Amino acid sequence: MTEYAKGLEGVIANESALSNVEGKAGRLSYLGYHIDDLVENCSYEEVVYLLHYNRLPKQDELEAFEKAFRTDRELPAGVIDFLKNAPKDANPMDIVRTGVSMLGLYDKRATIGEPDLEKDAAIALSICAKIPVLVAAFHRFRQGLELPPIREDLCEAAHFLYLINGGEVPTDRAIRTLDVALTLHADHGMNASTFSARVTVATLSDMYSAITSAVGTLKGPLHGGANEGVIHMLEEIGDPAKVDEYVEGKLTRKEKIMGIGHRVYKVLDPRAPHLRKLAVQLTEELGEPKWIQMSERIAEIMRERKGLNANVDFYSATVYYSLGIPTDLFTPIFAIARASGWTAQVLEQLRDNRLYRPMTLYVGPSELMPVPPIENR
Ligand SMILES: CC(=O)SCCNC(=O)CCNC(=O)[C@H](O)C(C)(C)COP(=O)(O)OP(=O)(O)OC[C@H]1O[C@@H](n2cnc3c(N)ncnc32)[C@H](O)[C@@H]1OP(=O)(O)O
Ligand SMILES: O=C([O-])CC(=O)C(=O)O
Repeated sequence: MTEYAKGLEGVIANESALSNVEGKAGRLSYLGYHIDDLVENCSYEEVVYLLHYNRLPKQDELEAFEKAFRTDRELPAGVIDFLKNAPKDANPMDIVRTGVSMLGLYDKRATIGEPDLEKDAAIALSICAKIPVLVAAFHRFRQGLELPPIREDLCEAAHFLYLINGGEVPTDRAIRTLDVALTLHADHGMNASTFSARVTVATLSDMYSAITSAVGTLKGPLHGGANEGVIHMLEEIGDPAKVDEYVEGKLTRKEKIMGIGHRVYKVLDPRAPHLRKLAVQLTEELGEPKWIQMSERIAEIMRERKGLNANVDFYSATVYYSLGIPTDLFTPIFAIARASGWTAQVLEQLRDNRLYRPMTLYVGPSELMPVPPIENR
């Protein structure tokens, strides 16, 4: 039988200068800057600039970029109406998916056909600026509450927390925590959702269509949806003493443990230690160390029994939980961050485009058959 790469494992589909995912070394860098260094020295906004413009901004460039980012937050009235009238029990990722698609309806710059990269860069920033507001507005409206006034004096992390918390400006600690999480989730090579975005835009469709594809792809529990699965798992276990039995049961039934394993990293995901450190500090402060105790034991068993390590979703879940963020907003927060990478990858795709069209290994009937009349089937 002809060999093929199931799940496209190991297949190189394109070239990218944006993020370097070094699976064996357990190292991640954006445009040649190690994530440890970026987390230490840059804001999320600097990272978005880096991804969109392929270099770090100078001070005046950063200021102009932040201003443009912050003045692009308002949603069109039609999108606000949709968010107010959407089912209150809708999955927030479905709201993001439909909301991004609707934003495209109201943006006359978004056209199909030959790309205009300057226009596309402006659309990219607009998408990054509006997704957090989409998420927060839906969260407020579903509780029958108003969205606080949009502000331009808060960074992305602060503004999102301010919106979901009804206008309360978050602590510096909370802002810094979310800012780090956004940086760590910004881009990650040819992951499934980024691939979706590039496949869509490679047909010369528009940026909104590409990001809508990406949101739908991120939602699944084998990808971005795993962070919500981690908290559901920890809630189900409930007690550090019950971890061993729970994990053994899962392994016996050949079920997956959420937040563990990665297609590319064969060692610890380099983002996990950052998020673990934040999770440890935050749960200690909350006086709820059991979350991290359960997580540590799960990670230990999975390393020993399966040789698998924690991925980015494993500790981010506890970080968001400790910030008081509702569980069903965890994957939307991933989308907020990854929108910067998706849009950067779309811009990169458009700079040197070629349609994606792989082959399939046909395994259906080898002989042609006549179509029988319907009464004889
Ligand atoms: C942001 C991100 O997208 S990071 C990933 C988020 N997803 C998750 O955390 C979900 C849980 N993890 C997984 O499902 C997988 O590890 C993936 C999807 C991330 C990677 O999957 P793949 O590279 O396709 O590996 P695949 O699913 O084929 O697993 C290979 C083997 O490891 C096992 N395995 C992989 N992950 C896990 C896990 N989390 N729990 C239990 N077993 C696992 C599989 O059962 C399989 O075992 P087998 O060879 O004995 O049948
Ligand atoms: O790279 C992947 O396969 C999954 C992903 O998006 C990430 O780990 O951030």
